[in-house]
Amino acid sequence: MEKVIESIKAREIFDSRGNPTVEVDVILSDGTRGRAEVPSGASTGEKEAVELRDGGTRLQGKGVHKAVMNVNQDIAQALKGTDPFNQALVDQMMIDLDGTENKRKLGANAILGVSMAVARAAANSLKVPLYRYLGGTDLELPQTFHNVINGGEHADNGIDIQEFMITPVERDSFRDGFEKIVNTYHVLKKVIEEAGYTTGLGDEGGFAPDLSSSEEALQMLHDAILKAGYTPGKEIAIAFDAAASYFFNRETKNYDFEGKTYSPRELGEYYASLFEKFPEIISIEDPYGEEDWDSFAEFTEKYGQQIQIVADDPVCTNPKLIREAIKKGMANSILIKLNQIGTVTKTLEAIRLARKNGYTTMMSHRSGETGDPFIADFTVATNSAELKSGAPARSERVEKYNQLLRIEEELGQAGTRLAHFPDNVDYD
Ligand SMILES: O=C(O)[C@@H](CO)OP(=O)(O)O
Ligand SMILES: [Mg+2]
Repeated sequence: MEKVIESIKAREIFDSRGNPTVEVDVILSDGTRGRAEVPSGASTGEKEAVELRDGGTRLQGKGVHKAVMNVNQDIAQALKGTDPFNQALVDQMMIDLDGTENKRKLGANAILGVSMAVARAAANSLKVPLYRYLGGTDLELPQTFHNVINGGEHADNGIDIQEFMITPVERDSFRDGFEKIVNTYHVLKKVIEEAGYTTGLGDEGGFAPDLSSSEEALQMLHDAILKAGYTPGKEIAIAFDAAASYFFNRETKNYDFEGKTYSPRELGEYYASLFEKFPEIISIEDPYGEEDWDSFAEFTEKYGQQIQIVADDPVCTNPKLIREAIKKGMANSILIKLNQIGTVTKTLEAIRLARKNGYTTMMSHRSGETGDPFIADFTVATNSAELKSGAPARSERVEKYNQLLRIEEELGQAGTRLAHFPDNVDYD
């Protein structure tokens, strides 16, 4: 008998910041259930699909009852009887039902919850792991980027750069790389304590010491890598997400950064001085504000050969914007967040588009997360090669890494090659 979507039920649950978010259960006609939980960002791009919150705003803390109702009524009704294995059709039906450019009617949180839960129900029904269902063959474990010092909008401290990450460069296996990260994280705690700072955590599980500058944060990472017994750049490298929209001055078009004002060019020179001082920096995300595409492109032209430059806020996982960014020669890597665009299918399209044009892709969690490890499977399924999911602490972050450990066990040796800058991907 043909399996179809039998019923869909959403409810309001809470995320890692204690804010309401959407959870969806999809039940198929064979009785199989698929459940998904939707994450939520703080440093959201202006062009992200709309996260529907009661009262019509994106304000944190506001309920998602309306989004839940949209799932339980309109979406559930429309999708009843639909083939759960036709993800593209399911997603397109919801896009049509919503009818707006940015999913503001039904809510991207409502639509994404259903989209992910349908994929999971389909995988469960076939009794295959989600990463197998969504992916192909020749799967590999990603290189992971771990935000271990939090600043910007994710912490109440004096650092304007949002995320300072460490990433394994050389590893025998995913587990080996992750263990190196965990060791470094514990040593970093001591380094911060010894310098006389507190070791409270920011939103993504990284430490949030009240340092005086971003450079001090980088120095601490450098010291921690060494003290943990690794060579910076060889075994553990550094990456950061400047999330520069946070310190972009929309009136002057300059950047008000840690007590000084920088023109776009001066900011580029500042970043370059960091690359010189810390050659183990291999990736920088959102060096400029989301409206400042020219500076982004100029920066890519200058430094794109030597470093990975990731675009997040300017493109919001939106294939249309990614296409424009590629035309403009902006960045050489795209950050991928399911809830920025709102369906599994559109996210796959964004990944394909980026990769076809020689851009790397980095899958990403949100600062407001849930225990759902969907992105771990999704990263492997799409051979996305890179994943950032926060510190190796706080279970809503670690759940993703633990899932990768399980996947590695299943894939065995085949999946352990370091997948950074993949050369074996044959998309489209
Ligand atoms: O800017 C980012 O890349 C993300 C995730 O780290 O933060 P947020 O979810 O707050 O947008
Ligand atoms: Mg970002």
